[in-house]
Amino acid sequence: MNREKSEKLFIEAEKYIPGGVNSPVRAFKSVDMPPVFVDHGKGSRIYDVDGNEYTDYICSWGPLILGHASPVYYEGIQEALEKGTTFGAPTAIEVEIAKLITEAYPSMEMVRMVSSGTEATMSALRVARGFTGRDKIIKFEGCYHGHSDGLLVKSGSGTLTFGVPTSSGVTPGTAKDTLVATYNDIESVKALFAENPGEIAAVIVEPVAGNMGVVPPDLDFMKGLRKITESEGTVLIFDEVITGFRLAYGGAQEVLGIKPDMTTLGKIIGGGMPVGAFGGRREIMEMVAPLGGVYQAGTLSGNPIAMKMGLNTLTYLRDHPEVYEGLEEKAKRLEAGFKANIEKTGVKAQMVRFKGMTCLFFTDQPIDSYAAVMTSDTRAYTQYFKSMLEAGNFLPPAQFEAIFISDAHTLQDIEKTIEDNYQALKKLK
Ligand SMILES: Cc1ncc(COP(=O)(O)O)c(C=O)c1O
Ligand SMILES: N[C@H](C=O)CCC(=O)O
Repeated sequence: MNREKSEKLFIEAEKYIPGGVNSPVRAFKSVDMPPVFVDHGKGSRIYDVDGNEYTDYICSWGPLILGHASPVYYEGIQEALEKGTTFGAPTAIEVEIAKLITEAYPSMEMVRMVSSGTEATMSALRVARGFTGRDKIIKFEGCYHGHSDGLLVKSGSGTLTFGVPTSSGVTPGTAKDTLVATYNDIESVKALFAENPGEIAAVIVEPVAGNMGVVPPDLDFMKGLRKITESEGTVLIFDEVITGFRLAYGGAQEVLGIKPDMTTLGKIIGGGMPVGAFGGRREIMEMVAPLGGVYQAGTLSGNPIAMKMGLNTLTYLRDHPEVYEGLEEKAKRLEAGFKANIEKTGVKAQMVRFKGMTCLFFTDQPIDSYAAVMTSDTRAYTQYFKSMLEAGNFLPPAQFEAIFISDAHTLQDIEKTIEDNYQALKKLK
């Protein structure tokens, strides 16, 4: 494929923007090539500035559950724009979306809207600390919860890809309050509680890890987290920024049957606009200003245009449960096809799937932990990624990210990708 215009744009972008991108995962640095500059998208496809067409398996890193430019997102947007884009005062649609989210997530008795997943997790932790009067938190190695200081410790996503799991610029004073446990290992959590008695405000976890590739949770581990946090008076936070409204309408907590004290959401709830949310038990959320002493604010929080696009998306998902059946069916087909190809070609790889979330790892270690994920052959991923891109598949440009499928992907899209996967794996041999 000719990507001359993308290449030229990248050279120009690098002059003005660090690394030429506004979020590190967008740079194709880890796959050793300049990034593709996108012109537009429609349905399951994106089109780059050189006119190349790709089936998109990034879907903006999760938000676009209905695909690109779905008319569902835009319903009533023209009228909303004509009314005005922001007021810094409450609007009716904020009440509507709050009601809908609290109905979908019974654990969220109250919810506050913010503008990103990062804000949601950062704010949830502050509330948990205010509620418990404790300082320390536990997170899991390889889980990513956005880029607030205290959460950029042994983190996932781009921080793993670029080898900076603990970011520079995070002070030792901040990092010392972030204790790091091992995903799917309840003993590592118990040990931290034992070493820090009465000091842990919150445990924050991706209920299905999606930022070190996809690592499905062990149900006993998740139940163990619920049990220990309950007995220790610690706030259990499910970071459902990826999984919320994706695994099921009620997110991972519905699928796993576990009720956290607090939940963070993002991505899908904005219908493609910058939106996040945090919420939880009423007594915890009543700590938030102006009711309580935990300050949290935002000039553009609850922005009416973003709320409208989010509400359009969530209402559609509520009224069309078949979307989730379709996502799982396509993910299952992708899993079966990739697995057959791995067997046929003998490449050291494996396909992992949890509901509609999937990831192809270049390792034969069973994927149940961060340690297993880290045995992946990232050089093989790079070669694979390039072959897939040339064949018209837009995959995450890093091994440690999930593949996202949308309602707009067809089974034909999936079949073509399976055939391309076969050819790409064959070339690795
Ligand atoms: C689980 C999880 N939490 C939080 C975030 C942060 O969200 P945002 O990028 O919108 O700040 C992300 C993704 O970036 C995420 O995957
Ligand atoms: N893996 C990240 C979130 O889920 C990717 C988004 C980003 O950092 O730009």
